[in-house]
Amino acid sequence: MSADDIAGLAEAREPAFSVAGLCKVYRTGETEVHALRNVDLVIPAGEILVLLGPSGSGKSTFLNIIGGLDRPTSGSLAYEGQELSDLDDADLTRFRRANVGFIFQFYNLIPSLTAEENVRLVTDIAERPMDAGEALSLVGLAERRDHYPAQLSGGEQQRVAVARAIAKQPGVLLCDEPTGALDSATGVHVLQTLAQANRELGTTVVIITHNAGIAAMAHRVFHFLDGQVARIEINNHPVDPSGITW
Ligand SMILES: Nc1ncnc2c1ncn2[C@@H]1O[C@H](COP(=O)(O)OP(=O)(O)OP(=O)(O)O)[C@@H](O)[C@H]1O
Repeated sequence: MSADDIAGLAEAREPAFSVAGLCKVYRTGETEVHALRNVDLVIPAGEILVLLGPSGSGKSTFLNIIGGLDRPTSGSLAYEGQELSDLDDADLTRFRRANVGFIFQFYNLIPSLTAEENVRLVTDIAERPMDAGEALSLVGLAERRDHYPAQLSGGEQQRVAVARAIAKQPGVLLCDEPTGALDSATGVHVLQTLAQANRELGTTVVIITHNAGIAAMAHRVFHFLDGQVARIEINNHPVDPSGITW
């Protein structure tokens, strides 16, 4: 298949998210911060997207809004054609629970629960979860299921967090600096679990990072600047994370 064919296929994918005129203004007393200024973009389902940009350019604000953790000040935002800005808080929570897995820089595991129990926290309330053990196998941690977070390395803890996020089989995984606290070799292992979820489960994966090298694994790269998407790159040949270093 030629690069043009692959690019054509990518264009033909259904949108996971469609965003138009998205603005976010934070107001603190007299001060206003325009964190997002009229962002228009489409996130195609089934792709890996990387968001790059300087500190304060609006990446986390954007991720939190598409994940239903925060609301835009104005503009429209749809997930699989359903407008999210119309939803009340209870429906937004339902949207998030059913469709979104989050992974943050610091793994947010419960210290008093084992790896498997941490994953079960999600599978016990999800609509169509995979087995917690299966999720841990997918991230290569089946043998460590009975270990507590303190008995695991940083990279292993982050892989438990990935297992927890994918166990409910969400349509999208939203990852804010998932390798920010990890060295390169350990981070690559975490990125491989994200690429695997994309490949084997068809999950749309959005990754915020300060490591420009990670963009090589993405189908599309959004460059944020001053609350806007300044540039979009389409990558017809995403690499396996094993080929990335930083
Ligand atoms: N809760 C908040 N209240 C006020 N201002 C905020 C709030 N959250 C973010 N901001 C401001 O909005 C702007 C965008 O922040 P955001 O965290 O989205 O940027 P970012 O690109 O993710 O940055 P970083 O790479 O440092 O995480 C910044 O100027 C930030 O200070």
